[in-house]
Amino acid sequence: MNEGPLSIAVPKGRILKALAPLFSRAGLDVGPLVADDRRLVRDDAAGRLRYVFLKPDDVPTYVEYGAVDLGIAGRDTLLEKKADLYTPLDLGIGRCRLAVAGPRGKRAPDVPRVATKYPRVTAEFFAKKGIQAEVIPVSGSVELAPLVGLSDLIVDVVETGKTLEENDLEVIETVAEVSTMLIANRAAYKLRAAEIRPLCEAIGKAVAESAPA
Ligand SMILES: Nc1ncnc2c1ncn2[C@@H]1O[C@H](COP(=O)(O)OP(=O)(O)OP(=O)(O)O)[C@@H](O)[C@H]1O
Ligand SMILES: O=P(O)(O)OC[C@H]1O[C@H](OP(=O)(O)OP(=O)(O)O)[C@H](O)[C@@H]1O
Repeated sequence: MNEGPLSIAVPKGRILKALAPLFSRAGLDVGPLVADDRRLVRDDAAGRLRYVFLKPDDVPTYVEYGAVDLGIAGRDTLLEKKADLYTPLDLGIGRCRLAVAGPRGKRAPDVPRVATKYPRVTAEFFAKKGIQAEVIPVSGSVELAPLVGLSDLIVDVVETGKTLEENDLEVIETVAEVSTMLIANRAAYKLRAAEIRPLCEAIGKAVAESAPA
């Protein structure tokens, strides 16, 4: 872990699109990040930074185990995975919230069935409220569950609210505010501090510059 380029796990998909301009403003070589090919491991031209491409949900696992030094993950994923990590920087991208939602104008039963990609967060949220919910794990298109009677409620990510709106659902309660975080393996954060600190500073500056006044 302490030799070769510093590695960073980046999620494929929507976050990558917002990440590349941010990293570019931080002075990083984003050529390998935006290259349209199928390689899962890509080094920058200087051989200092190694991008590793993963599914968003797997990023905390690779970083916690030290297979990769740093990573990019949503607060939602971090809450669900509960990995033992450092979270040195909020990148201010991928802003959305985790929310409980249900069919517009319809009251949920006292013991609701709740479909979600976030079973742990959901179970904890309802338990804290003293509600005995039945959590039903699903892996996508969560908004479908109440439409076809799989569940009474859902817990999912809401950004514009368009997906809920178009499926006759409404937000009932916010569970957590979400944005994308830079995460670090605990050992790497100490052992490679000389490389990680200046990188965090450069990215932190780019984040501050892009924050709304
Ligand atoms: N609508 C959204 N707006 C802003 N951020 C979002 C939104 N949906 C998800 N996110 C954030 O992006 C992260 C990755 O989203 P998601 O798991 O949906 O991946 P994806 O980009 O759709 O790729 P895939 O589902 O194909 O793996 C989430 O963990 C969350 O932090
Ligand atoms: O409030 P909105 O702006 O409509 O965004 C919220 C939607 O975005 C995500 O879905 P995504 O498109 O990633 O599909 P998925 O269900 O496969 O994750 C999320 O799961 C919601 O469905």
